[in-house]
Amino acid sequence: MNTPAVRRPNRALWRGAHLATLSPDSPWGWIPDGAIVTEGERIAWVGPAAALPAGLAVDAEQDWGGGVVTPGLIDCHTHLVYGGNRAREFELRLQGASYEEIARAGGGIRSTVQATRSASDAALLDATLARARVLLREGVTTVEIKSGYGLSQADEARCLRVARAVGERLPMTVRTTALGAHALPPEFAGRADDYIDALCDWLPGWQAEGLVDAVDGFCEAIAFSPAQIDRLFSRARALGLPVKLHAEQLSDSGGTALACRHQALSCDHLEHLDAAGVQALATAGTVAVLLPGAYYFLRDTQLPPVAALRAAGVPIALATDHNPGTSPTLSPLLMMNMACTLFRLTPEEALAGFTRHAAQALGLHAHLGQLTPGRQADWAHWAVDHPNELAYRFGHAPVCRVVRAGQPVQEVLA
Ligand SMILES: N=CN[C@@H](CCC(=O)O)C(=O)O
Ligand SMILES: [Zn+2]
Repeated sequence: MNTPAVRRPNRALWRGAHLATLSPDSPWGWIPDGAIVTEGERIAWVGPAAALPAGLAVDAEQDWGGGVVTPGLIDCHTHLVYGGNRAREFELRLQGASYEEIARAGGGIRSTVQATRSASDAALLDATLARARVLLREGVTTVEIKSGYGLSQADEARCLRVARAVGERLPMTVRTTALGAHALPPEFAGRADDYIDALCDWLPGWQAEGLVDAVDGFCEAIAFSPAQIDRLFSRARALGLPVKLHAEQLSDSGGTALACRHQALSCDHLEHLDAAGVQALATAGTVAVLLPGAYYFLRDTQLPPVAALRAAGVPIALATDHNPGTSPTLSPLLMMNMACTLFRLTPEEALAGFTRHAAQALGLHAHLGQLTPGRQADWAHWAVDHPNELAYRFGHAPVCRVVRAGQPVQEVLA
C-alpha cells in the first residue's frame, strides 16, 4: 500500500531588514540584518540572515529592502462597534462639564447606546470595518472588540456579531468581549442588580452562538459596584469565560482586587490604582492595560502607578481604547508616544505594550506578540532604522506594510 506523501506547508524566506522580535531574551529582541522563514501561517525559523540553515529549500523568497520588522501590533482594548459620535460632549467638557456629570445627566455612554440601537446592522458593520481598516494600516493584526453600546440582549448580540464579522471580512485576528456591564440601560433605571441578573442569564446564549471570548465590566461609581461585578464574573467563570475589567479609572473602587480574585486576564485604565492593587495584579499574573488616549482626552491629571507596576513585575500593555466618548483615536503609534511622554514608559516598553504584553492581556501570548518559531507569522514592516522611532513621531506614522498569517495584506487596504 502506498503511504500518501505528507506535503509540508508552503515555505517562504523573508530577508533584508532588521528584526525587533520582542522576544524577552534581549533588548527589543533585536536581530540586525535578520531573516524569517515561514511555513504556511506560522514562523518556522528566525535569526540573522547570515545564520540561515545551509541548503534550505523554499517555495518563495522576499526581500524587504531595508527597514525594521516588528510583530504585528495587538490592540487589546477597543470599543469599535458604535453609532454616532460624541463631539458635542467634547465641546461641553471643554466648557467645564466633567465626564461623570455628563454621564449622570444621561449623556456619555447612554447617548452612544441610543445611537447604536438606532443604527442599522449594515451601518454598524460599515462603520466598524472602516475603523478596523485604519488600525490594520498602522500595523494592527489582532484587535479586541468590546460590545457595550447595545445593553439589551438583542443589541449586545448584534454588536458582538458585527465584531465577529470584522475577523471574517479583514485579515485580522478578532477577540470579542461582552461588555454588557458598561452602563445601566434606561429600561433598568434604578434596578442595577436586576440588570446584572439579566446579563448573567444572557451570557450562555451569546456564548453558545460563539460570540464571546471574554467578559468585561466597568467598575465605578457611575457604573457597577465590585459586588455587582463579582456576581457577573462568577457567572462568566462558571461558564469557562475569562474576564477583564475597566478598573480604578475615575476613583479607587477596589475593582482590581476583585478582578484578580477571578484571575482576570487584564485590568484596564488603573489611574487610581493603589499599592494593594499593584500587588494583587502581580500575584494574579494579571496584565495592567494602560490607556493614554482616555487619560489625555479626559484631561486627567492622576497618573497610573507605572513605577510601582514596573517594580512589581506586572506586565504593562497599551491600547487605543478607541471609543466615541473618551478616546476617539485609531493610532497605536500615537498611543505609544503618549505612553512615553505622559506615563514615562520607555519606547521599548511601549512597543512591548502593543505586542508581547497585549497578547498576554488577551490570553494569546503562546501564539502571538513575538517573532519567534511556532507563533503566527504576523508582522509589520516599518520604514525606520530603529524601533525606537515608532514611539517618537506623533501625528504621522512611518510607512508600514503588513503580513498576517504569512500573507501580505496590502491589497485588502488598497
Ligand atoms: N470607561 C469606560 N468605558 C470607555 C468609555 C466609554 C464611553 O465614554 O463611551 C473607556 O474605556 O474609556
Ligand atoms: Zn474601554
